Amino acid sequence: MSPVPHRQPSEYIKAILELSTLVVRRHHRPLHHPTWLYRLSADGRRFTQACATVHSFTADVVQRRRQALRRLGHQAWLESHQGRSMDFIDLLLLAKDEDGNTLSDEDISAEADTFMFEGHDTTASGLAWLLYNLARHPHYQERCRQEVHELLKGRDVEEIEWEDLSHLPFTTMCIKESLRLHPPVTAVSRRCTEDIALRDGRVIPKGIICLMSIYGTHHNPDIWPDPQVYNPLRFSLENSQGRSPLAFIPFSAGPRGGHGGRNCIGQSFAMAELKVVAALTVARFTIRLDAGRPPRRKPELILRAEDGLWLLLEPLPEVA
Ligand code: HEM
Repeated sequence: MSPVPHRQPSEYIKAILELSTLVVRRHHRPLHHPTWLYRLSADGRRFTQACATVHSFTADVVQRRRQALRRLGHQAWLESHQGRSMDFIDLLLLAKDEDGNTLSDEDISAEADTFMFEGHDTTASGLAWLLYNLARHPHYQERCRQEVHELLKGRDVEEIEWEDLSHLPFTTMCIKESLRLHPPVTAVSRRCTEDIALRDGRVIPKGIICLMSIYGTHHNPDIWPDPQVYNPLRFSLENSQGRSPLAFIPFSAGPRGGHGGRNCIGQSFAMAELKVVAALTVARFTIRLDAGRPPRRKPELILRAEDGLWLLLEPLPEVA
Protein backbone atom coordinates (compact mmCIF):
# COMPACT_ATOMS: atom_id res chain seq x y z
CA MET A 1 0.00 0.00 0.00
CA SER A 2 1.13 3.63 -0.06
CA PRO A 3 3.68 4.87 -0.77
CA VAL A 4 4.08 3.07 -4.11
CA PRO A 5 7.83 2.37 -4.34
CA HIS A 6 8.37 2.42 -8.12
CA ARG A 7 6.57 5.70 -8.76
CA GLN A 8 7.78 9.10 -7.63
CA PRO A 9 5.13 10.72 -5.41
CA SER A 10 3.90 14.02 -6.84
CA GLU A 11 5.30 17.28 -5.49
CA TYR A 12 1.90 17.87 -3.93
CA ILE A 13 1.84 14.57 -2.05
CA LYS A 14 5.46 15.02 -0.99
CA ALA A 15 4.60 18.45 0.40
CA ILE A 16 1.56 17.11 2.31
CA LEU A 17 3.70 14.35 3.88
CA GLU A 18 6.37 16.87 4.77
CA LEU A 19 3.84 19.19 6.43
CA SER A 20 2.48 16.26 8.43
CA THR A 21 5.97 15.44 9.75
CA LEU A 22 6.92 19.05 10.42
CA VAL A 23 3.77 19.88 12.41
CA VAL A 24 4.40 17.01 14.84
CA ARG A 25 8.10 17.84 15.13
CA ARG A 26 7.29 21.45 15.95
CA HIS A 27 5.01 20.26 18.80
CA HIS A 28 7.94 18.37 20.32
CA ARG A 29 10.38 21.31 20.10
CA PRO A 30 9.39 24.10 22.49
CA LEU A 31 11.96 26.47 20.94
CA HIS A 32 10.03 26.21 17.67
CA HIS A 33 6.70 27.20 19.25
CA PRO A 34 7.00 31.02 18.79
CA THR A 35 6.14 31.60 15.14
CA TRP A 36 8.86 34.24 14.53
CA LEU A 37 11.56 31.87 15.81
CA TYR A 38 10.15 28.92 13.86
CA ARG A 39 10.19 30.93 10.62
CA LEU A 40 13.94 31.50 11.05
CA SER A 41 14.70 27.79 11.56
CA ALA A 42 15.47 25.26 8.80
CA ASP A 43 12.23 23.41 9.65
CA GLY A 44 10.29 26.66 9.49
CA ARG A 45 11.66 27.43 6.05
CA ARG A 46 10.78 23.93 4.83
CA PHE A 47 7.28 24.41 6.27
CA THR A 48 6.80 27.69 4.38
CA GLN A 49 8.08 26.06 1.18
CA ALA A 50 5.77 23.02 1.53
CA CYS A 51 2.76 25.29 2.24
CA ALA A 52 3.58 27.28 -0.89
CA THR A 53 3.76 24.08 -2.99
CA VAL A 54 0.36 22.87 -1.72
CA HIS A 55 -1.33 26.26 -2.10
CA SER A 56 0.00 26.93 -5.60
CA PHE A 57 -1.03 23.44 -6.78
CA THR A 58 -4.63 23.98 -5.64
CA ALA A 59 -4.74 27.58 -6.85
CA ASP A 60 -3.61 26.41 -10.27
CA VAL A 61 -6.38 23.78 -10.50
CA VAL A 62 -9.02 26.32 -9.43
CA GLN A 63 -7.79 28.98 -11.85
CA ARG A 64 -7.78 26.59 -14.80
CA ARG A 65 -11.33 25.52 -14.01
CA ARG A 66 -12.45 29.12 -13.57
CA GLN A 67 -10.99 30.01 -16.97
CA ALA A 68 -12.72 27.05 -18.62
CA LEU A 69 -16.02 28.11 -17.00
CA ARG A 70 -15.55 31.69 -18.29
CA ARG A 71 -14.62 30.44 -21.77
CA LEU A 72 -17.60 28.12 -22.09
CA GLY A 73 -20.17 30.16 -20.18
CA HIS A 74 -22.41 28.89 -17.41
CA GLN A 75 -24.90 26.92 -19.52
CA ALA A 76 -22.35 25.23 -21.78
CA TRP A 77 -20.29 24.38 -18.71
CA LEU A 78 -23.27 22.63 -17.11
CA GLU A 79 -24.04 20.82 -20.37
CA SER A 80 -20.41 19.72 -20.72
CA HIS A 81 -20.95 17.78 -17.48
CA GLN A 82 -23.92 15.83 -18.74
CA GLY A 83 -23.47 12.17 -18.05
CA ARG A 84 -20.69 12.81 -15.54
CA SER A 85 -21.21 14.17 -12.08
CA MET A 86 -19.74 17.49 -11.08
CA ASP A 87 -16.84 17.35 -8.72
CA PHE A 88 -16.18 19.35 -5.57
CA ILE A 89 -14.41 22.24 -7.35
CA ASP A 90 -17.22 22.52 -9.95
CA LEU A 91 -19.81 22.76 -7.18
CA LEU A 92 -17.86 25.46 -5.36
CA LEU A 93 -17.31 27.42 -8.60
CA LEU A 94 -21.04 27.43 -9.29
CA ALA A 95 -22.14 28.04 -5.67
CA LYS A 96 -23.92 31.33 -4.97
CA ASP A 97 -25.33 32.80 -1.76
CA GLU A 98 -28.84 34.29 -1.53
CA ASP A 99 -27.52 37.61 -2.93
CA GLY A 100 -25.95 35.88 -5.94
CA ASN A 101 -22.35 36.27 -4.70
CA THR A 102 -19.93 33.54 -5.75
CA LEU A 103 -16.89 32.27 -3.83
CA SER A 104 -13.48 33.80 -4.57
CA ASP A 105 -10.65 31.63 -5.93
CA GLU A 106 -8.96 31.90 -2.50
CA ASP A 107 -12.12 30.65 -0.74
CA ILE A 108 -12.40 27.70 -3.13
CA SER A 109 -8.70 26.82 -2.78
CA ALA A 110 -9.00 26.93 1.03
CA GLU A 111 -12.01 24.56 0.94
CA ALA A 112 -10.25 22.23 -1.49
CA ASP A 113 -7.09 22.15 0.68
CA THR A 114 -9.15 21.39 3.81
CA PHE A 115 -11.00 18.53 2.17
CA MET A 116 -7.85 17.10 0.58
CA PHE A 117 -5.98 17.24 3.86
CA GLU A 118 -8.84 15.99 6.07
CA GLY A 119 -10.44 13.56 3.69
CA HIS A 120 -7.70 11.77 1.81
CA ASP A 121 -4.96 10.57 4.13
CA THR A 122 -7.43 9.86 6.94
CA THR A 123 -9.44 7.46 4.80
CA ALA A 124 -6.28 5.91 3.33
CA SER A 125 -4.94 5.29 6.85
CA GLY A 126 -8.29 3.86 8.04
CA LEU A 127 -8.43 1.56 5.06
CA ALA A 128 -4.83 0.37 5.29
CA TRP A 129 -5.14 -0.52 8.99
CA LEU A 130 -8.53 -2.16 8.39
CA LEU A 131 -7.09 -4.47 5.71
CA TYR A 132 -4.13 -5.15 8.01
CA ASN A 133 -6.46 -6.12 10.89
CA LEU A 134 -8.47 -8.39 8.60
CA ALA A 135 -5.21 -9.97 7.37
CA ARG A 136 -4.18 -10.58 10.99
CA HIS A 137 -7.54 -12.21 11.76
CA PRO A 138 -8.47 -14.51 8.87
CA HIS A 139 -11.59 -15.81 10.65
CA TYR A 140 -13.08 -12.30 10.86
CA GLN A 141 -12.03 -11.72 7.24
CA GLU A 142 -13.86 -14.90 6.23
CA ARG A 143 -16.98 -13.83 8.14
CA CYS A 144 -16.97 -10.49 6.27
CA ARG A 145 -16.51 -12.36 2.97
CA GLN A 146 -19.51 -14.60 3.68
CA GLU A 147 -21.60 -11.57 4.58
CA VAL A 148 -20.66 -9.81 1.31
CA HIS A 149 -21.16 -12.94 -0.84
CA GLU A 150 -24.58 -13.43 0.74
CA LEU A 151 -25.48 -9.80 -0.04
CA LEU A 152 -24.27 -9.96 -3.66
CA LYS A 153 -25.66 -13.45 -4.37
CA GLY A 154 -27.52 -13.63 -7.68
CA ARG A 155 -26.49 -10.19 -8.94
CA ASP A 156 -25.07 -9.73 -12.42
CA VAL A 157 -22.67 -7.03 -11.40
CA GLU A 158 -20.73 -7.29 -8.17
CA GLU A 159 -21.08 -3.71 -7.02
CA ILE A 160 -22.11 -2.25 -3.70
CA GLU A 161 -25.13 0.06 -3.94
CA TRP A 162 -25.98 2.83 -1.48
CA GLU A 163 -28.83 0.75 0.04
CA ASP A 164 -26.41 -2.15 0.66
CA LEU A 165 -24.35 -0.16 3.13
CA SER A 166 -26.75 -0.79 6.00
CA HIS A 167 -26.78 -4.53 5.25
CA LEU A 168 -23.19 -5.24 6.19
CA PRO A 169 -23.42 -5.38 10.00
CA PHE A 170 -20.40 -7.60 10.66
CA THR A 171 -18.16 -5.74 8.18
CA THR A 172 -19.23 -2.48 9.86
CA MET A 173 -18.24 -3.90 13.26
CA CYS A 174 -14.83 -4.85 11.85
CA ILE A 175 -14.38 -1.30 10.49
CA LYS A 176 -15.33 0.29 13.81
CA GLU A 177 -13.01 -1.98 15.76
CA SER A 178 -10.19 -1.10 13.38
CA LEU A 179 -10.91 2.64 13.81
CA ARG A 180 -10.78 2.03 17.58
CA LEU A 181 -7.49 0.14 17.56
CA HIS A 182 -5.84 2.25 14.87
CA PRO A 183 -7.60 5.64 14.82
CA PRO A 184 -6.35 7.56 11.74
CA VAL A 185 -6.50 10.85 13.68
CA THR A 186 -4.83 10.18 17.02
CA ALA A 187 -5.65 13.46 18.79
CA VAL A 188 -7.59 16.70 18.44
CA SER A 189 -7.06 20.03 20.19
CA ARG A 190 -9.32 22.72 21.56
CA ARG A 191 -8.69 26.14 23.04
CA CYS A 192 -10.87 26.65 26.14
CA THR A 193 -13.09 29.68 25.68
CA GLU A 194 -14.03 29.60 29.38
CA ASP A 195 -12.72 28.01 32.58
CA ILE A 196 -13.52 24.28 32.54
CA ALA A 197 -14.13 22.65 35.94
CA LEU A 198 -13.17 18.97 36.00
CA ARG A 199 -14.97 16.43 38.16
CA ASP A 200 -12.07 16.20 40.59
CA GLY A 201 -12.24 19.92 41.29
CA ARG A 202 -9.29 21.00 39.17
CA VAL A 203 -9.89 23.76 36.63
CA ILE A 204 -8.50 24.19 33.11
CA PRO A 205 -8.19 27.97 32.74
CA LYS A 206 -9.74 29.87 29.84
CA GLY A 207 -7.33 30.35 26.93
CA ILE A 208 -5.42 27.08 27.43
CA ILE A 209 -5.10 24.76 24.42
CA CYS A 210 -5.88 21.15 25.37
CA LEU A 211 -4.87 18.09 23.40
CA MET A 212 -7.41 15.25 23.61
CA SER A 213 -6.01 11.84 22.84
CA ILE A 214 -8.33 9.76 20.66
CA TYR A 215 -5.73 6.97 20.71
CA GLY A 216 -5.59 7.09 24.52
CA THR A 217 -9.39 7.05 24.87
CA HIS A 218 -9.62 4.06 22.52
CA HIS A 219 -6.99 2.19 24.57
CA ASN A 220 -8.33 3.04 28.02
CA PRO A 221 -8.64 -0.36 29.77
CA ASP A 222 -11.44 0.98 32.04
CA ILE A 223 -13.62 1.38 28.94
CA TRP A 224 -12.12 -1.22 26.62
CA PRO A 225 -10.97 -4.41 28.44
CA ASP A 226 -7.84 -5.90 26.78
CA PRO A 227 -7.58 -2.79 24.60
CA GLN A 228 -4.83 -4.21 22.35
CA VAL A 229 -7.03 -7.11 21.22
CA TYR A 230 -8.86 -6.73 17.89
CA ASN A 231 -12.38 -7.88 18.66
CA PRO A 232 -15.16 -6.59 16.35
CA LEU A 233 -17.79 -8.07 18.67
CA ARG A 234 -17.19 -5.15 21.02
CA PHE A 235 -19.44 -3.28 18.60
CA SER A 236 -22.32 -5.77 18.55
CA LEU A 237 -25.61 -4.26 19.68
CA GLU A 238 -25.63 -6.01 23.04
CA ASN A 239 -21.97 -5.26 23.80
CA SER A 240 -22.39 -1.58 22.89
CA GLN A 241 -25.26 -1.05 25.30
CA GLY A 242 -24.42 1.23 28.20
CA ARG A 243 -21.11 2.38 26.69
CA SER A 244 -20.69 6.15 26.55
CA PRO A 245 -20.82 7.56 23.00
CA LEU A 246 -17.62 9.41 23.96
CA ALA A 247 -15.72 6.11 24.34
CA PHE A 248 -15.41 5.75 20.55
CA ILE A 249 -14.45 9.01 18.86
CA PRO A 250 -12.47 8.36 15.65
CA PHE A 251 -14.28 11.29 14.04
CA SER A 252 -14.00 13.43 17.19
CA ALA A 253 -17.17 14.41 19.05
CA GLY A 254 -19.70 17.14 19.61
CA PRO A 255 -22.67 18.38 17.61
CA ARG A 256 -21.56 20.56 14.68
CA GLY A 257 -22.48 24.21 15.09
CA GLY A 258 -23.49 23.69 18.73
CA HIS A 259 -21.71 25.22 21.71
CA GLY A 260 -18.08 24.14 21.31
CA GLY A 261 -19.17 21.38 18.96
CA ARG A 262 -17.05 20.22 16.05
CA ASN A 263 -16.45 16.88 14.46
CA CYS A 264 -15.71 15.31 11.10
CA ILE A 265 -18.03 16.58 8.39
CA GLY A 266 -17.06 13.65 6.16
CA GLN A 267 -17.71 10.79 8.57
CA SER A 268 -20.71 9.24 6.77
CA PHE A 269 -18.86 9.47 3.46
CA ALA A 270 -15.74 7.96 5.06
CA MET A 271 -17.73 5.04 6.52
CA ALA A 272 -19.34 4.47 3.11
CA GLU A 273 -15.93 4.46 1.40
CA LEU A 274 -14.50 2.03 3.96
CA LYS A 275 -17.47 -0.32 3.62
CA VAL A 276 -17.39 -0.36 -0.19
CA VAL A 277 -13.63 -0.94 -0.44
CA ALA A 278 -13.55 -3.51 2.38
CA ALA A 279 -16.55 -5.41 0.99
CA LEU A 280 -15.29 -5.54 -2.60
CA THR A 281 -11.74 -6.39 -1.53
CA VAL A 282 -12.69 -9.36 0.66
CA ALA A 283 -15.19 -10.49 -1.99
CA ARG A 284 -12.40 -10.75 -4.57
CA PHE A 285 -9.17 -11.37 -2.65
CA THR A 286 -7.70 -13.15 0.31
CA ILE A 287 -5.67 -10.64 2.30
CA ARG A 288 -2.56 -11.94 4.03
CA LEU A 289 0.18 -10.42 6.14
CA ASP A 290 3.57 -9.98 4.50
CA ALA A 291 5.70 -11.76 7.10
CA GLY A 292 8.87 -10.07 5.83
CA ARG A 293 7.49 -6.58 6.34
CA PRO A 294 5.73 -6.11 9.68
CA PRO A 295 4.28 -2.58 9.94
CA ARG A 296 5.86 -0.05 12.26
CA ARG A 297 3.38 2.51 13.50
CA LYS A 298 4.30 6.09 12.74
CA PRO A 299 1.99 8.46 14.60
CA GLU A 300 2.09 11.78 12.82
CA LEU A 301 -0.94 13.99 12.38
CA ILE A 302 -2.35 10.83 10.86
CA LEU A 303 -1.56 7.30 12.06
CA ARG A 304 0.73 6.02 9.32
CA ALA A 305 3.08 3.08 8.91
CA GLU A 306 6.77 3.69 8.36
CA ASP A 307 7.56 2.83 4.67
CA GLY A 308 3.91 1.98 4.04
CA LEU A 309 1.77 -0.92 5.13
CA TRP A 310 2.55 -4.05 3.12
CA LEU A 311 0.02 -6.82 2.59
CA LEU A 312 -0.39 -9.69 0.16
CA LEU A 313 -3.54 -9.99 -1.94
CA GLU A 314 -4.39 -13.31 -3.53
CA PRO A 315 -7.27 -13.42 -6.04
CA LEU A 316 -10.03 -15.80 -4.96
CA PRO A 317 -10.59 -18.70 -7.38
CA GLU A 318 -13.84 -17.28 -8.84
CA VAL A 319 -12.12 -14.10 -10.04
CA ALA A 320 -8.64 -15.45 -10.79
C1 HEM B 1 -11.62 7.41 8.26
C2 HEM B 1 -11.66 8.62 7.75
C3 HEM B 1 -11.70 9.91 8.54
C4 HEM B 1 -11.39 10.15 9.85
C5 HEM B 1 -10.90 9.17 10.90
C6 HEM B 1 -11.62 11.57 10.08
C7 HEM B 1 -11.44 12.20 11.31
C8 HEM B 1 -11.59 13.56 11.50
C9 HEM B 1 -11.33 14.23 12.75
C10 HEM B 1 -10.88 13.55 14.04
C11 HEM B 1 -11.55 15.55 12.55
C12 HEM B 1 -11.33 16.66 13.56
C13 HEM B 1 -12.57 17.20 14.15
C14 HEM B 1 -12.26 18.00 15.36
O1 HEM B 1 -11.41 18.88 15.34
O2 HEM B 1 -12.91 17.71 16.34
C15 HEM B 1 -11.97 15.73 11.18
C16 HEM B 1 -12.30 16.95 10.60
C17 HEM B 1 -12.68 17.08 9.29
N1 HEM B 1 -12.89 16.08 8.36
FE1 HEM B 1 -12.58 14.12 8.68
N2 HEM B 1 -12.05 12.15 8.92
C18 HEM B 1 -12.13 11.17 7.95
C19 HEM B 1 -12.56 11.32 6.65
C20 HEM B 1 -12.98 12.50 6.10
C21 HEM B 1 -13.49 12.66 4.74
C22 HEM B 1 -13.66 11.51 3.74
C23 HEM B 1 -13.75 13.98 4.56
C24 HEM B 1 -14.29 14.71 3.36
C25 HEM B 1 -15.01 14.16 2.43
C26 HEM B 1 -13.42 14.66 5.80
C27 HEM B 1 -13.55 16.01 6.00
C28 HEM B 1 -13.27 16.67 7.17
C29 HEM B 1 -13.32 18.12 7.33
C30 HEM B 1 -13.69 19.13 6.25
C31 HEM B 1 -12.95 18.38 8.67
C32 HEM B 1 -12.84 19.73 9.32
C33 HEM B 1 -14.16 20.05 9.95
C34 HEM B 1 -14.13 21.41 10.62
O3 HEM B 1 -13.29 22.24 10.28
O4 HEM B 1 -14.97 21.63 11.49
N3 HEM B 1 -12.97 13.73 6.70
N4 HEM B 1 -11.98 14.50 10.55
